[in-house]
Amino acid sequence: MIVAIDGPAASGKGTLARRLAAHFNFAYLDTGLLYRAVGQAVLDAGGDPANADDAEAAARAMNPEALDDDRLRSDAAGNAASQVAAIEGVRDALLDFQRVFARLHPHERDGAVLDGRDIGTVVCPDAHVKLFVTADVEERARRRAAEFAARGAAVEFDQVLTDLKVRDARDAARAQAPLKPAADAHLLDTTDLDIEAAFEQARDIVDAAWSPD
Ligand SMILES: Nc1ncnc2c1ncn2[C@@H]1O[C@H](COP(=O)(O)OP(=O)(O)O)[C@@H](O)[C@H]1O
Ligand SMILES: Nc1ccn([C@@H]2O[C@H](COP(=O)(O)OP(=O)(O)O)[C@@H](O)[C@H]2O)c(=O)n1
Repeated sequence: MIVAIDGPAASGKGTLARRLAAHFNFAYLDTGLLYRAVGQAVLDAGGDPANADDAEAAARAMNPEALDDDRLRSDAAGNAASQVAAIEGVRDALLDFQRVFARLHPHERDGAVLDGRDIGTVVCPDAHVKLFVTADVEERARRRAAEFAARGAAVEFDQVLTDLKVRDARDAARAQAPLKPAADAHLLDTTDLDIEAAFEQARDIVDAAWSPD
């Protein structure tokens, strides 16, 4: 059983994915962390995330241990991620890792849930369930600003809002695996849903398609 969850920044993908993974005994992969790790590696090397050679070299060298870096949740890493994510060679270098995870999840799990931008369209087009999670951009900025504040990071709402709009536009406009709902995705607008209400709707969608491997 593979569940794909896509959507723009701070829509609630990861929160839903982790709750669904716990409820259905799925393995979970936050694919955004892969792109954040590549972007951060380029920055650490003094490179340019928009430079294909710098980004592809970092993607090929990416290893799972790099995903534990606390810096990856920063806005800077998110911005660098969305720049390297527009480069075809980066996406190609990360594709196998995501597909192997989806298909070869640990045998004691009943499936896998992956969240990102192109899981239902490119990485796992045959996923059993596809969710496209969104919310009004102001609500998403409020959530992301609250998230940063809870971590003690000083942020201005207006800056968070601007950063989200820039990243959303870049993710949706790029030629490679643009952010868009798969034709067979269930659309879940969480603007007016709290975490529990959003989870219940997502859980019911997965329940209706449940087929343990
Ligand atoms: N339905 C919701 N209502 C309010 N806050 C939410 C909701 N879903 C997630 N959040 C909060 O918003 C922030 C971003 O959620 P997250 O799941 O990380 O989004 P994404 O993975 O889409 O970037 C987190 O602090 C999370 O707790
Ligand atoms: N499957 C994915 C996941 C992330 N990404 C890129 O990586 C960036 C960071 O992804 P993320 O999921 O960590 O971002 P948030 O939604 O958590 O803010 C996104 O803005 C995309 O540009 C992607 O292109 N494809």
